[in-house]
Amino acid sequence: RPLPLPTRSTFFHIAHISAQIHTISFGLQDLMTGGRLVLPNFLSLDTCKELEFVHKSCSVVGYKPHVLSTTLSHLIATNCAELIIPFISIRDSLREVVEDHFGCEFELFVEFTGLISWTQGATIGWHSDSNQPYLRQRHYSAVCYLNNYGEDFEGGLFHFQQGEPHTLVPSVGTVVIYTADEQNIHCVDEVTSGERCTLAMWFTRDHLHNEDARLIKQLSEAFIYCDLLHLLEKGVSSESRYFDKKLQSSSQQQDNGGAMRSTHENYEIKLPANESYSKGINSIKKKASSNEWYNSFYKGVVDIEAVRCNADDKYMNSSALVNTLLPKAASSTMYWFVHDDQSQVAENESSCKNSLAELLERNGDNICELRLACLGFECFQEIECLMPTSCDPAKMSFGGRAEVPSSSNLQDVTLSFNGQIAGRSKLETPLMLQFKEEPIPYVFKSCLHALSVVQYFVWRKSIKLSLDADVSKSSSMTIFERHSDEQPNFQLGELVAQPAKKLCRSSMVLSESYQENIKTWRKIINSGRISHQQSADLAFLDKLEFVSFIQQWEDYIFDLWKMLLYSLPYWKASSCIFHVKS
Ligand SMILES: O=C(O)CCC(=O)C(=O)O
Ligand SMILES: [Fe+2]
Repeated sequence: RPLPLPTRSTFFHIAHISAQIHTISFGLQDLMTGGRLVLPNFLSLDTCKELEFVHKSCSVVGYKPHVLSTTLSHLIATNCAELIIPFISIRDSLREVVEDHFGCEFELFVEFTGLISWTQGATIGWHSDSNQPYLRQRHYSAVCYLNNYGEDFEGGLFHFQQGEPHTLVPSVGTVVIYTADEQNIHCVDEVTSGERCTLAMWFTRDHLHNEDARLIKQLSEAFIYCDLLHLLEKGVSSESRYFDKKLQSSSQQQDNGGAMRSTHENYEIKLPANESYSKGINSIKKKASSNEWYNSFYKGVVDIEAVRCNADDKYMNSSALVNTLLPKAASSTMYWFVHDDQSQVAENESSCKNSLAELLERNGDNICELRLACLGFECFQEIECLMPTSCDPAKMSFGGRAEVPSSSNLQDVTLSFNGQIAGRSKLETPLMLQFKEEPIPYVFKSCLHALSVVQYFVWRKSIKLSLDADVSKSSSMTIFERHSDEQPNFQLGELVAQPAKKLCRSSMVLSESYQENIKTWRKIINSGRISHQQSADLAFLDKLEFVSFIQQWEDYIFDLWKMLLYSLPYWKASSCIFHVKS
């Protein structure tokens, strides 16, 4: 899975082109005023789409109203550590550009990496990026634009207070780099519709604010039970059909035959456990060729996961892959997306008990469900799962029961209860999706799982359209074969013809005037030409084709996960996160 990794000479080339382009746009002779650098097409369209996929799958409510964010630390904390992989080459490249551009003889550290999106109403006045005591360590800023002004959102132009360029029109792939001090006071106009997505990074000379050190620590803790060699030693074997396909592709890739050594130019690493590690890799190769490795690897992880997870979780033991790699929810309040003119009031009130639930009923819903709804997907969950036992039943009210859709036994119930407790439950409860009144015959572990698959589908579909690539359709058969065993209904990760139990529509806030509300939300979080095209794509959604993307999503996540586990020892050894060539 090659990520674009421009060389130094490419950067100069890009800088040269960018100077030309911006001479046209701004009537400038020199782009470099005030140490600013604008690089159009720094990121490829596909890279931007991939980051957008990560953000739209995992974002939580940000640090201020109308803003959503996805930090690397959040990804690790929510069992999505593998999703930091798409960032790694970009971080390397950007750090290098910033070091080159500002002639840093010292090495810079990444202070922060995050995806940030601004929705309708978001704005920021004149400021410099180190203007608070707790931001003093920020020396350089880089903002990469992941989507387009005028297509994906309106408003949101970037201005420097003085000097040139005065105004930047965000366009997909462009990065702007500037010093974080008062030389570069800037602002962003209010976003008036749609969702403006960026990758924001800050760099520091202060090693105490090195984000890598914190992230590596967090990763090490997250993977404390996941030691590769330890798992290999366990050598658990099981039936292999599940991993046959992965195995073929991976045994081809793994033939790097030799010493474990980083090819990153700044780091010549000799791992402390170099010898035993390369022995381990050799044994991986051997085992891979006898179809054992992935099974043992997986079994190991799953066994440990099972111990770590609540033993009476009835959904735990169905599909190894699905259970191990699925997102886990952060605190439920981080998903409540409130949006109207009263959001400030909402913020103040949300500290009071119960008022949060009331506010949500008026103004918001969980961002995962909103995103699904805006793409035409509705969530259905078992009603018992939506009723937290710890919650006082007197505080819950159920009403507004509507007709049962004739094509299935999904039931339409309007739910209204304490947002906080129920919210968490909702985010961790298995669900089925319905698209245009058609139930999709698959049980997702949670809203976050469903959202990630749907966003993956949206991402890959748009690639397919733009490149006209032939995405294999055969995997829908594979997935049927894979789950052909006799399994009880409503098992996580299973394809089900008909759910055994009645499921309820779980959109609690939007049910009253569902379609009207969705229209408004679409304008807020998803508008413009691309999403129009996306809705058109989704309108042609064939549910079997969609199901085939579930397998592709698993393969994608699994590949990233392998890369993460492969890279982590290098990162630990060097205290630095960088792209490890395998
Ligand atoms: O998104 C942008 O264009 C800049 C955002 C910004 O100024 C900031 O987050 O400090
Ligand atoms: Fe800023």
